[in-house]
Amino acid sequence: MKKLPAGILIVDDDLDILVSARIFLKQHFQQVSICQDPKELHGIISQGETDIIMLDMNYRKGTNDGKEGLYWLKFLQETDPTLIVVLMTAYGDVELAVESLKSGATDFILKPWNNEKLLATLSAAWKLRSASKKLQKAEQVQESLQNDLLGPPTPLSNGHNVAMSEVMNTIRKAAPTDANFLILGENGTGKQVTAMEIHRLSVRAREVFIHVDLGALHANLFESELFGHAKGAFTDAREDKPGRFELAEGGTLFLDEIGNLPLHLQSKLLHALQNRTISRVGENRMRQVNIRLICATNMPLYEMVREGTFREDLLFRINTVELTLPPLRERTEDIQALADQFLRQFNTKYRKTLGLRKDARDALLRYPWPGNIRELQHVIERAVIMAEGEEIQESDLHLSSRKAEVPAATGPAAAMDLSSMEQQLIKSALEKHKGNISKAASELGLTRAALYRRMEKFGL
Ligand SMILES: Nc1ncnc2c1ncn2[C@@H]1O[C@H](COP(=O)(O)OP(=O)(O)OP(=O)(O)O)[C@@H](O)[C@H]1O
Repeated sequence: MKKLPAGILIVDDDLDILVSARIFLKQHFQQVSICQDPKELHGIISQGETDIIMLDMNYRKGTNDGKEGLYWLKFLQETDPTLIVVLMTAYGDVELAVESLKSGATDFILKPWNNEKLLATLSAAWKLRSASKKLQKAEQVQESLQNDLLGPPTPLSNGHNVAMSEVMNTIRKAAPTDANFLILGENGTGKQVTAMEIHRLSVRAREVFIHVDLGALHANLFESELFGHAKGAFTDAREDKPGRFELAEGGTLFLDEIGNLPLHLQSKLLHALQNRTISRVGENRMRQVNIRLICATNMPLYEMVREGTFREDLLFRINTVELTLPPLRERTEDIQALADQFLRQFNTKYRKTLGLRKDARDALLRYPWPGNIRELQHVIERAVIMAEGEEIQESDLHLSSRKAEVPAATGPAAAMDLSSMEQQLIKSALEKHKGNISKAASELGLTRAALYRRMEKFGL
């Protein structure tokens, strides 16, 4: 029979017991060690090879109250709470057994034992130990993936722009509470980065941050993606699947582009938020959920409420704290700092040491940035790649060609008809790149999903 890959340590003052237990257990477990004096426990377990400890309850001659065993059990729990401890005693004292189980022992075995029973007890203990090891590993992997996903924190504000300072102030106050956040702002203004910052500053920071882009999902998939589905609920539902609500359990759920949620799912979402329960598609059972909700959109939700395309009661559920991120053209005082930050980032990425010449800096301030921070980031990245001298100059930014595509006015007047400007920009970029979505999206400083959404919106 294959030996189980467990490290067993037997602790007893009786050498005969130690030796006979070791001979038997060696046939079934990869590593079996013995210890006659529990004072040596610390040294042995610090070697990290022990999974399960069989611990005697009494060590001094004439004592049978089990106090020593309970003392060492407590010591082991404090030293390494993941260790599995099976207590043993020659006396069938039920009260002591109950007390030791309450104190954290996994099981209890009476001496003299029956070998089959001992093997069954230790095999069960090993199953428990390996499950908890796997869980520990999965938690470590999750934490590291989460850190990779969130990346290093992005400083949202450098304190120059008043509107952004107010946003930061609100975040600092409300992020540690469990209040729902609604983040409004044009594309590329940093809504996702802001949501991550709220998560980082919350009590859920060590839990998951789950992002659902409702703008990039096909409308048919919304419900099962959010709430999960039962096997057989629809043709492709080959197995039970939890939705993002369940995956975000204990953490933060970020619903991006909430304005795209169809009305019938708005009521299901409202129900979930009011009752803190969800049901998977094709299932009647209600499941409890514990999430912090952050929503974001660039759509005019209040207007949509007036038009009847967004539920007012849902809006008031999700906007406990509302943030409006200013467009970049209204935070010109931050453009230099952001550009310098991106320059450092892309100089490092492309192993360059480029500077930014004054004419280029001035051009950055004059440009209206319809694609906001994301567009600035793309412009600097492309300039770093393409620039030939030691400094990036105005012509490396190619802003005039972008501007030429912007119809009519720039500056504040542009904001008055942002929608037609956006439509025109998208059309031109698509024509220029002969319908190549990736290239057009890159030029516009949008993600492919964001471009698709806009094309759908404008019927392009
Ligand atoms: N304060 C900031 N500092 C540095 N980079 C930023 C900042 N805010 C946003 N960015 C960068 O700008 C880009 C767009 O940000 P983000 O995705 O958060 O915007 P968004 O408003 O969610 O966009 P969309 O509406 O298109 O989804 C990202 O690459 C992000 O890293």
